[in-house]
Parts: sequence; C-alpha cells; structure tokens
Amino acid sequence: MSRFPVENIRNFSIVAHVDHGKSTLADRLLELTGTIDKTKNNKQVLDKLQVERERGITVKAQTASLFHNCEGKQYLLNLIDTPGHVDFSYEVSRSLSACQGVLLVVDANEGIQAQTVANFFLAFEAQLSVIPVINKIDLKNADPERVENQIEKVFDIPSDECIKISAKLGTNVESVLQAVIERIPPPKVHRKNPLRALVFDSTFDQYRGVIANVALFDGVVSKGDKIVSAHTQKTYEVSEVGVLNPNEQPTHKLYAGQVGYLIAGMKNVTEAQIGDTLYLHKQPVEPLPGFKSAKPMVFAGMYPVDQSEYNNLKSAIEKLTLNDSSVTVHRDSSLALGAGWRLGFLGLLHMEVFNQRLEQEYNASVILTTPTVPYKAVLSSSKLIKARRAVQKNMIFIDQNRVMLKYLFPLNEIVVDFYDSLKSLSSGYASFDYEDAGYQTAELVKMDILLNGNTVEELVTVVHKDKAHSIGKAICERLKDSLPRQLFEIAIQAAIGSKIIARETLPIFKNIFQYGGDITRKMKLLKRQAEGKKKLRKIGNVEVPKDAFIKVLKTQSSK
Ligand SMILES: Nc1nc2c(ncn2[C@@H]2O[C@H](COP(=O)(O)OP(=O)(O)OP(=O)(O)O)[C@@H](O)[C@H]2O)c(=O)[nH]1
Repeated sequence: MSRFPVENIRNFSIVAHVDHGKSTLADRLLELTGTIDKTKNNKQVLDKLQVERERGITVKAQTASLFHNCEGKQYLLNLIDTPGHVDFSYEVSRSLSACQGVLLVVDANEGIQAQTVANFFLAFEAQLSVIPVINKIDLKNADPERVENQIEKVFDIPSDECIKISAKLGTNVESVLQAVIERIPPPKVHRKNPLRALVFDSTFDQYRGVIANVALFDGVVSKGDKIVSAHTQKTYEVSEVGVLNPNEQPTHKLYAGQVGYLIAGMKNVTEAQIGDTLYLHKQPVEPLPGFKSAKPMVFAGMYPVDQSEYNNLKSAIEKLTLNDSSVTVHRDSSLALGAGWRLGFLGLLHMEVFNQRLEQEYNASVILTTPTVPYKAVLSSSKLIKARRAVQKNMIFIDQNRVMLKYLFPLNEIVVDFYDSLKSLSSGYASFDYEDAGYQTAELVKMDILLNGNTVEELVTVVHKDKAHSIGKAICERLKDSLPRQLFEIAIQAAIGSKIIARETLPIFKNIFQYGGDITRKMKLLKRQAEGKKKLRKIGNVEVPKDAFIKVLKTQSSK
C-alpha cells in the first residue's frame, strides 16, 4: 500500500435517488479498473446482502478499493456505494465522512428527485466536491439537456460539468473515472503524525469477531500494532488489516488517506462503536468528531417467538445493530409476549429490512408489534390535545414541470400511508423526503384491542381521533381473518376507554375429526397443531398465534 502516495488517492461516494443507477455504475467502475472480471452476471456486485438482492435495493453502504492506471500513474480509488432510499440516508451521511467527493447520479428521464436534493446538501455541507453524472441516456425518453438545466438551476453547478453516461451499457463511464481523478482532491492527511483512524462502519463475523471499516486520517497502522479505542480506552493487537477489493484482501499495512478494514480481536459489540477513533498504544491523539446519532422515527416492540430464544435474539440484535447503528434498542416487556425490546427505526422500510436481516442472517424468529411514533401527551381531565393539519411551508419551482413543496405534517400521517398514496396519486412521478420538525399538539386517543374483553397489550395504539373508527375496524377484521377458530366464540373489539368503536365475532370451531376420516391424516394434523401451539400466546382464554400480530401490523401500515 506504500506505493500509493496521498496525492494518488481519491476517496469518493456514489449517491443518488433510489433506482437512479448507483450500483450499476459501481459495477462498471469495478469492471473498468479490472477489480472484477467483465461478465454479463455483474449485477449490483456490491449489494452483497440477501435482502438487497431479493428487493433489488441497496440498504448498506459498501466500500471497494479500485487500482487504476492513468497517464503512467497508479491511483488508489476508494469507492463507497450508498443506499438511495430515504430510510437509509444515515448510511450516506456516515459514508461521506470518509470521502472528499461524490458522484451525484441523476436519472436522465426522471431528473432531480427528493433524495437527489437531500444527498446533494449532505455532500455540500460536508464541503465535498460534487460531480454530477446523468445516467440512463440510452432510455428512449431520456432528456439529458433538461436534467443539465435542472442541475444548474437547483445546485448552481454549470451544465458543462455534467457527465452523461449509460451505466447499463457502459457508455462514457471512462469519463467518470477521469473526473474522479481530476476533480476530487486527495485527502488532507499526515502520514508522519501518530495514527488516527475513524471507525465508519463495522460488521460482525462469527469466527473473527468485529471487522471495523476504517478511514485513516493520520499515521500508519500495521498488523501486530497495539491500538487503543478512544471510546472504551481498551487496548487491542491488530491481527489483520487490508482493503476491500471488493472482498477482504489483507495488506499488512494501511496508510493515512486510505480506507480499509481492521481486525483486532474485539469480541464484544459494545467495544466497536461506529464513530470511534483508534490510535496507537502510548500515542494518544485528539479523537475525531464521530457522527451525529440517527433520529429514529418509527418504534416497534420486538420479542422472541419463544422466550427460551431470548438470549440468542439479544445477541443477534446486538450484532446486527453493530452493522446498522441507526437502530435504537431499549429493553421492554409485554404481558403476553414476555421480555423483549423496543426498537427505533428510521422508517417502515428500514423496520422491514432489519426484521428480514435478523431472520436471514441470524436465523432469528421474532414478533414485531404495531409500529408507533412517540408522542408527548399533556394529560388533562377535560380537554384533549388540539389537532393540526399539514401546513405548507414553501414552494420552489425546479423547472417548468417540477415543483418542490415543503409541508409540516403530523409524523403519524406520513409513516403510515402517505408515501404510497402520493406515489399512486401522481402515477409514480412525485418523490418524497422528510425530516423531524419537533413535537406539535394533536387530538389523539389511545385505542385498545380486546379479545373477549381482555386487552391485547401489543396492539394498543395511539391514533388520531378522526381515524380511530376506520383503523379499529380494519384491525378487528384482520384479526378475525388471522385468528384460528377456538372452542368458544371470540368477540374482537376496538375500544377507546370504555367505548367500543368496532366489533367482529369469530365463530366457534367445529372439530373435523367428529366426522371420521383417515387416521394418518388425523395424526399429521395433530402433529402440526402441536407444533403450532408452541407459537401461540394466551390472552385471557384466547390462544393467539404470533403471526396474527404481524398480519395486523401490516393492515395498519396499509390503511
Ligand atoms: N436503461 C438503463 N437502465 C439502467 C441504467 N443504469 C441502471 N439501470 C437500471 O436501473 C435500475 C436501478 O439500478 P441500480 O443500479 O440498482 O440503482 P441504485 O441507484 O443502486 O438503486 P438503490 O441502491 O436501490 O438506490 C436497474 O434495473 C438497472 O438495470 C442505464 O444506464 N440505462
């Protein structure tokens, strides 16, 4: 790695609105620099997680070091591919701390969208060089000139700085590499100073412990060095350092300005905090500023399906939050579901992806309760809190056909169904981004769901007064569909205080075996029932399968 002096290093990120082609451009850059072989199978190579491949979206920033020859000089280009969806923007802001520039990819047909604007300002505030890349020029409806004008108008970047490419076909992608070398400055670092390394991401490997992704701001780190964590003050011996190419490749040393990974026998997830500074033993340095903590927007309870799995699930959540530090975790307990946690997510998609990753990567089986948003309630005996509608804050015309509107919304309105409604109303044209605007007063009620008169703790929600009836009705209907019939009738009710606002009735179960039938089929059914019982929770005398909660949760998010 010593072959790469600081002036031959470029650290950059690819940012864009969702689906504008970041991962496809990353594939072409990996191919062009010979990092991976050129085959037809290279599709989103940096999207390594199963959930990313299944959903076709990036949820996790990925680093790759590319070695590139240009005009007789060997360059080391560290590329970080980032997610586009608003729920994962925390990944983007952390990745930028390791970069001096960004490729801002904009779809030549769709033009500037909400996340394009949000990502531009993240890069702008971090004082990074921004290279606009207009992608998908091969599309029939592509209008790169219109997009160039938008970029000039909204971001004040001269249109001749835009690079027009087709990442899919590989058209003009060399110009992107050229621009990275010419327009992004090398990192400002000092190799002669003592080591100062920023941990900007980490993952947990069950055999090797914590693998920390580091950006070196000063000094050098070598295999065998003794290092100290500024956060915990614990000392470790470095057992491996290397670059991601895009898979781990040990290098023995990393120098200031370089980005790579480091393994130092950190076994416990609390030992490897994202944002921590690592330095050499007996050579303490001023720690780097680290990161602002992420602000969760959606909260949900998480419980093991089987309480005996509590410790396994605890360790799985800890390991996964190491890789996704934007999730907040607090211990919680529920009468029906036992000990668990209250987790905070950045949005509904983030919640779903976290749940899916727990299941796929850690084989965990969990129950998620209805997502809720935090409220501050002023309890008063006579008056409820006053409601507030969305308030328009401003309106900016991006070009003749596009307008950017800013509104103040109750958070609950947007996490539940706003995004889907906006998409269908605008035939997919409108895009959406949001940020926390603090607490407002609102007319809210606490709604209970009852099964034969007993409250189902995990379905208690706070809803707007005007929506209580429709949400209560929908939950009762879905519970009726997902609960198995039992040996008695079940009244499913939604209530505000003592007032019942919706009701469904689940009729009595009739045993099919009364009417005869084949014995092997009967045994099979009994076995399946016995297995199913393990996944049941009792609320009063009613047996509720864990799945029922998840189904109800889905009703609420689609209402
Ligand atoms: N026609 C055309 N399609 C492209 C081009 N680049 C990407 N695509 C397609 O656009 C879709 C999205 O591409 P991705 O590379 O996954 O986009 P992304 O920005 O990484 O998406 P997220 O990570 O989910 O935000 C895929 O179906 C690509 O095949 C291009 O230059 N031309």
